[in-house]
Amino acid sequence: MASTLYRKVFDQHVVRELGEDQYQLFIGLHLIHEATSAQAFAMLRERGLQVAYPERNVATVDHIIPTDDVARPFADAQSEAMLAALENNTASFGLRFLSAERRENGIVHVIGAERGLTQPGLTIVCGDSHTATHGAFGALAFGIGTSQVRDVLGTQSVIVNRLKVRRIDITGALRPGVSAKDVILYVIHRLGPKAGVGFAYEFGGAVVDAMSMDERMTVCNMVVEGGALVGYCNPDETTFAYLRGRPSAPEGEDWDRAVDWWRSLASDADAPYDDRVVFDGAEISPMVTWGVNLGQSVPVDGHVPGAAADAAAEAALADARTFMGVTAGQPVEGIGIDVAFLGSCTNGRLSDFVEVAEALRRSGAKVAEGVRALAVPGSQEVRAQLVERGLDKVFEQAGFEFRQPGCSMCIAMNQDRLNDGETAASSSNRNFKGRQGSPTGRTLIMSPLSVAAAAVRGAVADPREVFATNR
Ligand SMILES: CC(C)[C@H](C(=O)O)[C@@H](O)C(=O)O
Ligand code: SF4
Repeated sequence: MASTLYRKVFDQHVVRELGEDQYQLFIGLHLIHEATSAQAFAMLRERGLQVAYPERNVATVDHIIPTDDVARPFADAQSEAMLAALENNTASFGLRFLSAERRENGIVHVIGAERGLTQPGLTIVCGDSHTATHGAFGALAFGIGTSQVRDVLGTQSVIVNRLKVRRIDITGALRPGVSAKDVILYVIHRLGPKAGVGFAYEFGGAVVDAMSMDERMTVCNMVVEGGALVGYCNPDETTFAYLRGRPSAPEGEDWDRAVDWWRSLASDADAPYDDRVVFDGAEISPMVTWGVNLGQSVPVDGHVPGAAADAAAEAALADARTFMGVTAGQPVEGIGIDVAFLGSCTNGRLSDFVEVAEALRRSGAKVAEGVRALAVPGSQEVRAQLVERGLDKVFEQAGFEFRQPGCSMCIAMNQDRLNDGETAASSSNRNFKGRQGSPTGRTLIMSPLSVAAAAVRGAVADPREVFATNR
């Protein structure tokens, strides 16, 4: 019977049916970071349990790690304690820990792929909502809560409901200067930030087929901002080419067998979907959020909205405008910024920085006076490759601080934070009130190229004009 990748991978991992559409699902790979694991390890200890499948658990440090001085102990005592707890937990339970000392660390959703840990057909979980990122490879990947982290540590399985599947086709081709980030911002804008509740989003169509793995990860990363727990793309030649030769990828005959199996997992052409939507790639412009959720976005040449469908929606818009200090009808282009942040698990990958570095180098543009600009690579690997290409210098000469890897100002659990009342142009994924460290800080979410354009102008700007893009 024709089926979706979601259904095929799900069914292959069911350990037990528990009734009421609940299933115990075996987990192929559990990723761990310091922000959501300490309590789970404590609960495991309380029950006197061991980790059931240590080799299927991999940890890193990302949320709290400083991006300037990483010497231990950290200046911030709480951060130091959180990392020490993770070191202790991984050592005493015998788990692999990708440490900063060995320069193996990075944002959990960046390192999984670059090490080849993330593979098609795997069930992947992490105590982190952006685990959906790994779905770009045709894995069934989703975020879990801390008590589920405990369950996975103790049993390598977790109890879940089956999701419905919404197929989202992006047809045709993107226009020059429009990126994967703009695609997912557009999808969330069109469907709304809650439309994905109860769904897995399957992405396809010519635009997605033509995307690199980095771009597919950007798209899948943000499904959670559209309400969906899972996002994925079907594995194809792009997926296999990316994985081949990565440290944890299969080799030799195992590789050939794996590719055959991965191919078989892709959704069948006549697979049944619970819902389908089609968007024309040519309709998508560079997008900018102007408000306090990810649905509150407009094309860069658009205006802050004034009217809404009903009184409640109208009130929500008014509240967002007040918080953001903007007025109805104001063009988003020209909204002033104080900080430019390049990085995060959405857009902290090599291709994101290379694209921006090339635009900066070609144009010779510099960060505007008074703007604090941070370039924070998603991992040590991304950073090393940028340094090897000499692109760290390009960022520095343009006026960016080129930092050590981590989540950084995406969430401000380290020292990288907005000051009160500051506005950031950010390549990250969340813009709720206070997200970047100050309760009165404001976040404008956009693509890396748009962040660079804003850094250069000191205000929201169209990257196609600032960098005369003809990609
Ligand atoms: C800290 C963690 C639980 C959180 C998440 O689940 O996503 C964080 O990564 C975020 O982006 O808000
Ligand atoms: S980069 Fe941001 S969104 Fe991604 S895991 Fe870190 S805090 Fe969460």
